[in-house]
Amino acid sequence: MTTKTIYVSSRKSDLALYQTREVISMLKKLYPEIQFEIGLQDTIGDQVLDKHLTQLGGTGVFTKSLETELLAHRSSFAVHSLKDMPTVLPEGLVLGAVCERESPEDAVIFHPKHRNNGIKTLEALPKDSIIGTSSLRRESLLLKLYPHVKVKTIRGNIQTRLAKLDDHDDYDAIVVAAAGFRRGGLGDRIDQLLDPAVFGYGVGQGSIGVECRADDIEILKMLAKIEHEKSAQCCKAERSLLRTLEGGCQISMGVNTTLDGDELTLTTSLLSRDGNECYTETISGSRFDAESLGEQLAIQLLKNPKALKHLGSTEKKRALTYGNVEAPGDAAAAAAAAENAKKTSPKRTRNERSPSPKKRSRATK
Ligand SMILES: NCc1[nH]cc(CCC(=O)O)c1CC(=O)O
Repeated sequence: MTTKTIYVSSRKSDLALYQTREVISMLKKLYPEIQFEIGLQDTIGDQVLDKHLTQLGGTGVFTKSLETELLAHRSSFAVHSLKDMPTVLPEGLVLGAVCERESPEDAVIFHPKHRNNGIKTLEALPKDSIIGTSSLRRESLLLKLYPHVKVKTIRGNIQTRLAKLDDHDDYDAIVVAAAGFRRGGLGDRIDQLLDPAVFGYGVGQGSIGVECRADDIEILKMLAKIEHEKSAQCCKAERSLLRTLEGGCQISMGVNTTLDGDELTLTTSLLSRDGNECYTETISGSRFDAESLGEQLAIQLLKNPKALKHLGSTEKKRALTYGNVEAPGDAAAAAAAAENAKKTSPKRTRNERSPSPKKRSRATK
């Protein structure tokens, strides 16, 4: 009897491999007769480390080369950090499963000199301390909540970032995803967890996403069995919010999704890069309507000139579809214009709801 082998695509980092092995071990329990073979891929996000993530083109920098394998039928599924997956996937590919979410919040790791000095919180760091991060969201939130610190770009996988912190005097602390550190076997280095009610996390952060071909019924059936329903619903709401905004890693947005029984509450904050301005909006409803909740929240934001101010040019163009005006800084004038537009009931030249037909693919860093 020949054993069936399923080929799986993964990035090479310790975290990526850990996540890929997690997915495989869940499947092995259900399908002990199947062999799984991992094929490792480098991505642009792994190769180019001297640029800020926003300069890498932004879309699918950690996923594209794995998707090429899927589309060429060289592998059957690819395992990603859900946070790295664009909200619109390439034609022919789908999100086959979202696995159980572990600690979606961000974590702080202090330089050993501070840790040895008993520093346990960002508040306690001396003025002008330098915090390493490569996400716009973390940058804005740090500057808003901890105005005494400075932010400096740091890139690389978690081991690289930790080495950059420990071995030099360039950073006083780094802010990272708690899940990434824990899964990468570095959980004991976490010094502080940031409360997601204040420090919103990235869309999909802490969940593993498994991508496969849309027509691969056999794989889709297998993956459905390892999906974690509640985690998937929370992430669905967040991804639908980001998709409707057409936002990517170029906007500074944090989310916090909670469940109380079947009631899902999604909160999002949009910030200016310097953290001086922050706009927060919340929506609640049934977790079974997750997709629509995310979309409704996005529409609320797109209709609101105060929120719109913090969105990028693509999102602003999108806002026009919702009767909002382009608001280059002057919220009051924009609000007045929007009010006026409502009264005069503008003729719509574009379809109100459906996204523009151009191919969209936005990364969700
Ligand atoms: N873009 C990098 C990235 N993608 C996923 C994770 C961590 C794991 C996760 O968020 O699920 C990280 C590192 C980080 O944000 O610190």
